[in-house]
Amino acid sequence: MDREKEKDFVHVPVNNPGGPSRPSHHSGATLAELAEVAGAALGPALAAQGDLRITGVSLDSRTIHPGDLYLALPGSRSHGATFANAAVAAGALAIMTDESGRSLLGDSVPVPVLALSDVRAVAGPVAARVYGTTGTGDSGHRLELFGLTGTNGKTTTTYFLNSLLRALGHSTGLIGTIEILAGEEAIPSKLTTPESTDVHALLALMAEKDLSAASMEVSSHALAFGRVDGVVFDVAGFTNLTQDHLDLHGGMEGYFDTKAALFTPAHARHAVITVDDDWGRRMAEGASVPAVTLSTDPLAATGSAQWQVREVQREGVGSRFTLNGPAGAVLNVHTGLPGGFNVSNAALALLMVTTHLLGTGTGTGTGSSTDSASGAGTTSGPGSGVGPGIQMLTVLTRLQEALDRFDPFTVEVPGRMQLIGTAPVAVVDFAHNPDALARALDAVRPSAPDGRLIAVFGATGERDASKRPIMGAVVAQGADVVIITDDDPHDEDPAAIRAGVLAGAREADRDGALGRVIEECDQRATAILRAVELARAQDVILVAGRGHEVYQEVKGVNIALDDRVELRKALASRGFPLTGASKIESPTDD
Ligand SMILES: CC(=O)N[C@H]1[C@@H](OP(=O)(O)OP(=O)(O)OC[C@H]2O[C@@H](n3ccc(=O)[nH]c3=O)[C@H](O)[C@@H]2O)O[C@H](CO)[C@@H](O)[C@@H]1O[C@H](C)C(=O)N[C@@H](C)C(=O)N[C@H](CCC(=O)O)C(=O)O
Ligand SMILES: Nc1ncnc2c1ncn2[C@@H]1O[C@H](COP(=O)(O)OP(=O)(O)OP(=O)(O)O)[C@@H](O)[C@H]1O
Repeated sequence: MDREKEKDFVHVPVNNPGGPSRPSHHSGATLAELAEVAGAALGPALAAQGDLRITGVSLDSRTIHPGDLYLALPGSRSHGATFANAAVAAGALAIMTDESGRSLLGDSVPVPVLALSDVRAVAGPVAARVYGTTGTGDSGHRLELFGLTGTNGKTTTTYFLNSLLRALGHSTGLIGTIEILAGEEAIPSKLTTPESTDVHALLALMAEKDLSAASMEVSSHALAFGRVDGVVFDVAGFTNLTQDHLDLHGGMEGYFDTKAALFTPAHARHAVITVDDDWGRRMAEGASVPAVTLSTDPLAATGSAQWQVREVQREGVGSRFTLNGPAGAVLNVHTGLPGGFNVSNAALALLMVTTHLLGTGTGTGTGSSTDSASGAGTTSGPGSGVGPGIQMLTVLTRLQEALDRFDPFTVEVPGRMQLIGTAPVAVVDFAHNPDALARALDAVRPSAPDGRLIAVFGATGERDASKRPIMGAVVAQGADVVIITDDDPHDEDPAAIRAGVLAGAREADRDGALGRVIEECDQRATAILRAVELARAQDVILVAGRGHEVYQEVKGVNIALDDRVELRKALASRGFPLTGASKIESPTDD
């Protein structure tokens, strides 16, 4: 790196802690009430403290607020009890922990300590009680809740849901990988699904802000670690299941079983399940809540799905299609985002809202559900007082109007197929594994006969090294110009990572078999500039792998780097046309 460039870099510690926002007006609960929720006895020694009023809860000492309960959990690196004094210093009024935590604490803390067998198992219900999020909050206000799970597409589909709900007049919240939105307030996100203590605080904050609906990503980690305990979604959606996180789940069956927990009465009133493959079909068959099925692949055998995507046509970089349902129901849908997978994501978001509107009869009501809810061929909602066909028609008309008027699926999802330039088409995407790269390349293939596809990407350090040559080969097969650069090297030597990727690309293009231009460039910003230098108006540039990320992690230091900002700067420097930058979070200096 040259010295001139180095001074622009911002150095901040990795894993900078900080908790999400809390509601400011809620009554909390007494220690006795929380002990009851947790199934713990206060005992004679603590009986006098039963009236202690607890106004918040956290399982991280670094996010404790005065008046909180601290949940001291065992972890992979340390036991939370180790941080009890820090929690008390920050204002914790009481601690719940397990027996080993109590042993670690001894008599060292000056606040009541309750010991349970499994603190994580009660964290969700305890937080729900503290923040009043069990069904109806303190204010009697209730959010309509949509939850998304699946290997790919969660983030995009929650943004689509958020956009459609706003088009229907809702004030909305969103919880996911990129950011947390509570109405107009944007809150940084550390996890795809926050810990249950934060989830309930956020839902209470959203209710306090009078929001009427929220969409949320539910990762498999979230289900495995009880992060959505005490949360029941009005509609839970399933995108797909492909290989991922097998280190946590032990295999695909374990991964599937974990995801399946979302489609039970503990977490959902209705389900909408994409059944494009066997995993989806199994998920729908096993769901123990009313489940609506969706087929999004018009070329596959779609006969049994209740709702089906048909007539997909490419329009510009996006697509137009119809969503066809029971009793001749049809919605005409458009998404301006590239790729067949965004047709799937848009169809799922739309069907989740359709299901909710049909299931509750009004779409603004109580979230009550029946087996006759949408899509199973029956079109009436409980207590709607109108005939089946009429209710379906009313809902479809309302939805079609919102689709036509607001085009809600043409929304910028930060770092997901995000269009930065138009000629050349220049896209930033989060694809960071072989499958996603292949799909992303396919999605942005140039339409001009002489258009070339220029790809900039790299592989992450300290992660599955075997996928590096595969990623190189996939990109060499799918792109005309391959520029291999760095992703997050972490503690690994970046040159060795690039060499792994390069070997796969060169092998795929051995003796020039594919006629590719293959280049290596160590600085990512320079690699992006190089792609733009090579591009002509009819070409497409895909910068893949980092999406919305604004820091590159090198040896424990986060270095400011945003692909969208770099691409934008590079395009501007060559006089190429840009799209608006409304959703680019990092400040641009152009
Ligand atoms: C591997 C994993 O899941 N780790 C989780 C685990 O951390 P740990 O067992 O390592 O905790 P630890 O450092 O030993 O600390 C033990 C306890 O002390 C607490 N503590 C620790 C330090 C301190 O100063 N004060 C304090 O109170 C911790 O909050 C913890 O409860 O317990 C923590 C809190 O209970 C979690 O936040 C943490 O998630 C980490 C941050 C994480 O990155 N998880 C990832 C893998 C994850 O959940 N990813 C999914 C999405 C995956 C995807 O789809 O790509 C997600 O939903 O984001
Ligand atoms: N329905 C889908 N099926 C397959 N791939 C998809 C789908 N939607 C998006 N993708 C691809 O996967 C990448 C990640 O998409 P998205 O962030 O929406 O999914 P996610 O489930 O939230 O993933 P992550 O948890 O890694 O953020 C996108 O950049 C795109 O390349």
